[in-house]
Order: sequence, then structure tokens, then C-alpha cells
Amino acid sequence: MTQPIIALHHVTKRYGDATILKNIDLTLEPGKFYTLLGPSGCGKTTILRTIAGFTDATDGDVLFAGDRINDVPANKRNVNTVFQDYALFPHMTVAENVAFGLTLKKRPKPEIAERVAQALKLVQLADYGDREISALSGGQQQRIAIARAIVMEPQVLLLDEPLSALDAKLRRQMQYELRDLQQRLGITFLFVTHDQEEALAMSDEIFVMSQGEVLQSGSPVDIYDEPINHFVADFIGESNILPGKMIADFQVAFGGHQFECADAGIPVNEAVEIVIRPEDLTLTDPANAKLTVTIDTQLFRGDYYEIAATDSLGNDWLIHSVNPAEDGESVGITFRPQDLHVMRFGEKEAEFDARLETYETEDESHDEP
Ligand SMILES: Nc1ncnc2c1ncn2[C@@H]1O[C@H](COP(=O)(O)OP(=O)(O)OP(=O)(O)O)[C@@H](O)[C@H]1O
Repeated sequence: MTQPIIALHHVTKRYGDATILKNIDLTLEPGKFYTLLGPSGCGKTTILRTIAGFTDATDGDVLFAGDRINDVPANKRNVNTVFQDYALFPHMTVAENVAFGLTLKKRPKPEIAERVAQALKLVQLADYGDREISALSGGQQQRIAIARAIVMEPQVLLLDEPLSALDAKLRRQMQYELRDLQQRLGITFLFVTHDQEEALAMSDEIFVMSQGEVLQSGSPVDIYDEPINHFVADFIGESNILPGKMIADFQVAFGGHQFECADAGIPVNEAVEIVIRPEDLTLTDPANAKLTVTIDTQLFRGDYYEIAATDSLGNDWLIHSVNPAEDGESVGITFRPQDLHVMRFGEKEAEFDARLETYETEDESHDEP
């Protein structure tokens, strides 16, 4: 593995009796786009502040390129932050704002001018240097805040909900721009959001947080397809989460029937939860179906119908279908074994990874001649 640019080892943060971060371990590799995702108050900003040096960890180590930096002051860390409210100086021009950090460092004037011009070009506002901050739109102010951070040439850029003040359309555009900028700069971004769509769209790797803990980390696809528990499944994307029981390896029961699934290593008869994404369900004739449900209601969402239904045991189902159904109609649903994902109650990420390893390795050994 590449030497991490940032690592947190067993980082805990307490304010009085309240434990805000609980034994956080995370590593960031150079040049990747990472996201801290979780509901309000789960500790995302506190992690950024700990890395930036604005907050001290109560316990644990903060490493930069392998060196412990707990005692290094914020202005000596090769890390810059873009804040949620941009924190631009309203009485300065755009160029003066972007130049601020370099001026503080007493860099020569021609160097400052060149680096400011370069940073403004990178955020596509090359001609805006003389503008007043108040004469910029929200999206432009956002880009200036980013220019002011990247002009310092940090190895790590921390972004605290930088898109939250923008309207939906501009927000989408800025998602593309930020991703593109990260790839062009080739530096590490650690982005904070509570918006799961934004996290899925932009990140190489996501850390899903709840109540001061990282519950799961992985690529957007891994986290979407194999959420570790109810919280993650529910927080990321739309899902059907049903109570079930493990019958055997690769066999699970729910909704009154047994089904083939892609999960193993769980004791027989253990109570589990099953996740199926609404887009993995297909409406079909009840005669060919795996389960029959009754349609309660449906909403037209433009490119699909979002259908709410109930099975014979009273479980609620959400189905995305390109075809509409009739309210009150009894319809069949089908799904593939690989679209079921079984979750154990209370399983931690390390246990989940270890379990997956056992049967994924077994699978490979079955493949050998
Ligand atoms: N200086 C402080 N003193 C006491 N408690 C604090 C302090 N700073 C943060 N907290 C508490 O720590 C918890 C985590 O806050 P943090 O800002 O890290 O959450 P967050 O996930 O970034 O939330 P949001 O998405 O709302 O910004 C909150 O309950 C907050 O009230």
C-alpha cells in the first residue's frame, strides 16, 4: 500500500463528558477523493478540524505522511480547509482574497501575482481578480474559496460541506467541477457532506459515520451494494430492509419463503436483515414471481414509477419500475440472488470483511481446476 498522506490512529475526542469521536481509525492515500458522510452532529467537522489542527485529539495519533503531527500548529500543516460559509473577506477583492495566505507568508509580489492568476484560472474565474466579493454569485464565491485554499499548494484539501449553500442545479455542476479539479491537481480531497447522492457521485472512498464512529468505509459501489448494517443501508440510497432468517450458506428466508442469496458464514437460524434495492426488483406475472405483493400507491418520478406495496406478511416494499401498476392490484416481483444482501445484527466492519474473505476465497478455490 502507498504511504498514507493522512492517518488517524485510535482518535478520540471528548468535550467534558461527551465523547464526540470514538476511536477513529482512517487512512487517506495521496491523490484520492474521500468523503465523510453522516447525519448532522455525527462528528464529521470534528474530524476535519482535528486533521487541520484547529481541534486537539483527546487520545490517539494524527499522522501526516507517517509523521505524528498532533503538536504541529495548524498553520504549519500542509493542509488547507474550505469552509461551509466560504469565510471570504468581504472588504477585499477576489485577487486579494486568493492572495491572503501567500501575503501572510511574505512571498514575493510577482510570485503571488502568478500563483493567484493560476489558481483563478483553475477555478475558471481568470478574469475576476478585480471584482468585489459581493459582486459574485454563490457558486463563484464557492470557487474563490477553493482558489484561496489551493493557491497554498496543500497536499490535502479539507472541504466542509462546501456545496450546501448552492441550489440543486449549481450543486450538481460544482460536483463535476470539484471532481475534475481534484483529478487535475492530483492532491487528496477530504470532503464532508450529509448528502448521500453527493458522496456516491464524487468519491473514490466513503467513510460512513454515525454518532462519532466510522461504521463502514469503501468505494461507493461497495457501500451501496453491501451495506454493513441497517443504518448504512437506510442512509445510502433507497432500500427494502426486511426481517429474515438464515437457512444455510447461500439460503435465506423472508416474506414467508426461502431464497438463494450470495451470503454465507452466518449461523443457521440466525435472525438477520435482508436488503434489496428498489431498482433490483422487477414486476412480473404472479405465476412467475418469487413473491406476490399488493400495490398501495405509486408516484411518477420522470424516468420511473416509485411503487409502494405490501406483501402477505405485512412487509412494506418499494419498487422502481419503468411500467406503472394499478393501485390495489396483486402483482408478482422477482429478483436475482446476487441482488439480495444479508446483514447480521451488530456485525462490525472488520468482522464483515473477515467473513466475506472466507467464502469469497472458498468460491475462488471452487473455480480452480
Ligand atoms: N467545542 C465544542 N464543545 C462541545 N461540543 C461540541 C463542540 N464542537 C462540536 N461539538 C459537538 O460535537 C458533535 C459533533 O459535531 P460536528 O460539528 O463534528 O458534527 P457534524 O457531523 O460535522 O455535523 P454537521 O453536519 O451538523 O456540521 C455535536 O454534537 C456538537 O454539538
